[in-house]
Amino acid sequence: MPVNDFLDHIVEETKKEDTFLNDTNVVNLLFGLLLAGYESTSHAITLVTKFISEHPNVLAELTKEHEAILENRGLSENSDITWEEYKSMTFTHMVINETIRLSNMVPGIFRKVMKDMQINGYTIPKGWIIMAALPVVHLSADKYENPFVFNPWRWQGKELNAGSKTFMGFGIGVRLCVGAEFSKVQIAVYLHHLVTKYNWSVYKGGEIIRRPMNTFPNGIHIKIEEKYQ
Ligand code: HEM
Repeated sequence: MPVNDFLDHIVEETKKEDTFLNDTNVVNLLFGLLLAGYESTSHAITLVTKFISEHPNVLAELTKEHEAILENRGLSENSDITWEEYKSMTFTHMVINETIRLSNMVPGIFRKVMKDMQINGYTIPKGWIIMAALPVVHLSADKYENPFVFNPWRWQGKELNAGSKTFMGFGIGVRLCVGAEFSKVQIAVYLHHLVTKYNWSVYKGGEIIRRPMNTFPNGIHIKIEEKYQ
């Protein structure tokens, strides 16, 4: 049987002697592929589309940033985006962070308590698993002015690529999301093509339900046409 995709590789791997891939690990890997690897980025792309459709000033600023990239390229407009161009997309990264902050697509992260801890008069015993509820931080008026407003400019001059005590959308510390940069590249490339090549508008859907991840019960429907036909 030819080995083509991820599942084929896993099946082949399970047949080997002394493989680490027992049934539990296979299920975990497939769960990771579908949820962490696919659902996350596709949800982020849907969310960012919704937010920028509702904020024409953000869309205008994004379009400015990406059209400047095309103008400065000096190559064919159709050549691929370079790593340097990707890294220069400061406003785009601000939009991505703001999307992750406001949507709280990952509502919590888990940690094991390594030693007894005292917090606000409570003892959290060693060995317990705790969940840090990220919206409590990301939507706190103490940490973010008008926290429920989608405002990418709030990220101006701030760290955009690492977790911090006030932003844990991709986690924090040694367990920081391994796919963070990968998903940001995908979102940035999507936005680049969306704003430079197409006129588009949302005409249906966009409502969000949390259970506990964000879902779009009615999808989000956009009308789209090429800008320069
Ligand atoms: C917008 C997209 C994404 C968001 C918001 C996101 C968010 C997160 C968060 C909050 C964590 C927990 C980190 C922690 O406990 O400190 C995490 C972990 C993880 N993510 Fe993502 N993620 C995204 C995309 C991806 C993608 C595309 C992949 C794979 C290609 C991925 C793979 C993982 C893995 C394997 C972990 C576990 C890391 C570990 O425990 O060491 N994620 N992610």
